[in-house]
Amino acid sequence: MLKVGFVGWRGMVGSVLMQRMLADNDYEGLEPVFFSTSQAGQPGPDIGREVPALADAKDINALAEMDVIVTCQGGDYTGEVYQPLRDSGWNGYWIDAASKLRMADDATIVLDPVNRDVIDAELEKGTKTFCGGNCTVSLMLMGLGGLFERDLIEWMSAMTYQAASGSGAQHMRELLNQMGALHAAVKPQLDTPSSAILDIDRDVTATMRGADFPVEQFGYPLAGSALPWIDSPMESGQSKEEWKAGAESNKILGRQDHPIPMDGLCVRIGSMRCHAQAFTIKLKRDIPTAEIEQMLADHNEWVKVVPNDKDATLEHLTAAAVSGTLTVPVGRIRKLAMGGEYLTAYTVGDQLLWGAAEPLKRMLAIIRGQI
Ligand SMILES: NC(=O)C1=CN([C@@H]2O[C@H](COP(=O)(O)OP(=O)(O)OC[C@H]3O[C@@H](n4cnc5c(N)ncnc54)[C@H](OP(=O)(O)O)[C@@H]3O)[C@@H](O)[C@H]2O)C=CC1
Ligand SMILES: N[C@@H](CC(=O)OP(=O)(O)O)C(=O)O
Repeated sequence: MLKVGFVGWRGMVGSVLMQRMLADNDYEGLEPVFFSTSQAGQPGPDIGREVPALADAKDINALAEMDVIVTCQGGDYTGEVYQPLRDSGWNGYWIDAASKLRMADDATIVLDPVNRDVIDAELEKGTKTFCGGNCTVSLMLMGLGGLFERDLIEWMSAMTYQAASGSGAQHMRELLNQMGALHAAVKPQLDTPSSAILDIDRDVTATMRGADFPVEQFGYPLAGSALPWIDSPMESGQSKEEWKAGAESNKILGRQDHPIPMDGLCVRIGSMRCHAQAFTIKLKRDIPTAEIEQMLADHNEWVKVVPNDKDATLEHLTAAAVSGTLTVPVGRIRKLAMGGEYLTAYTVGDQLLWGAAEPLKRMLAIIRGQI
């Protein structure tokens, strides 16, 4: 039976992976071993059957007994353990949520509804290292896969609206604490219908700027605001999150030798776990909008085209509508005033599902020959 080691399963991304695997009965037919960097020896998680006590996630010998390792522990862990494990002679499959190895020559970025051909070719070649892509990149490709598949995009720009979850669990808590602090600051005025909105606004702004406002995680107020920088700065002036759009997307699509220019601005907003993106797309030719909608809708079973009307958009194309689901709606599809080759569209998706856990879950299933 295939021995599969899970590292990082206690974390936010790992917990979503566990939930999805349980929901689809994925533990059936494999021998799971759960690892921890901090709780070795303690009981393993409840997956409906007996599992051994937690193994030490830094123990190279224990890791080397696995046929497959799935890790959601983060880039630091990958940096510490991956190379010594390979150097020990281990030749198993490494499936990783972190960005650390994504751009390495011997690693493939997985998003099988978009690049199953690339994954299959790499498996055939003997590639053993597979990484999930950046969440905005994966969600963008899931939404626009129908256009990429037909090589219809000359260049593209994405302006993102990214959720707090992309920064981690503590950031989600802080966002809610910030929201609570703002509400608490003006609750008496809100309870008094005759109070003046500009007085409320002044007090909200003062609270946001106050020394007591909880900003330990983000460093700045997010509730009632937006933060137009995600991840570290690059020489180019891009943030690293912005750089990933072009670098990772072209690698996923297997076209690093003839890349599609993709760039934009990445912004953190007060959403919990759904990233949204607005696209400006330069098409290679003028294609009727209805045909574009059909291509997008036909690409994969999770993308859903939302008609460009107000009610459908506000009902289906929001974080409130898709959070916790695998659906990737894409809408606001229309030609821009610049001409028939200029298209705009908007998508939103759960960044912990297709943005993180789902591609890893499916890569394990591909290795097992299940999909
Ligand atoms: N957040 C995101 O949106 C995305 C994250 N990723 C990647 O996944 C990695 C992990 O991210 P994320 O899941 O957010 O990280 P978390 O901080 O939620 O979890 C990481 C690890 O922290 C340890 N931990 C310590 N205290 C606790 C606790 N109270 N509850 C749960 N775990 C605890 C666990 O390891 P142990 O059992 O060893 O102590 C856990 O596996 C990231 O570093 C990134 O590389 C990838 C895509 C998206
Ligand atoms: N950087 C993403 C989340 C993430 O973990 O990205 P990556 O897997 O590329 O490091 C965000 O903040 O929304």
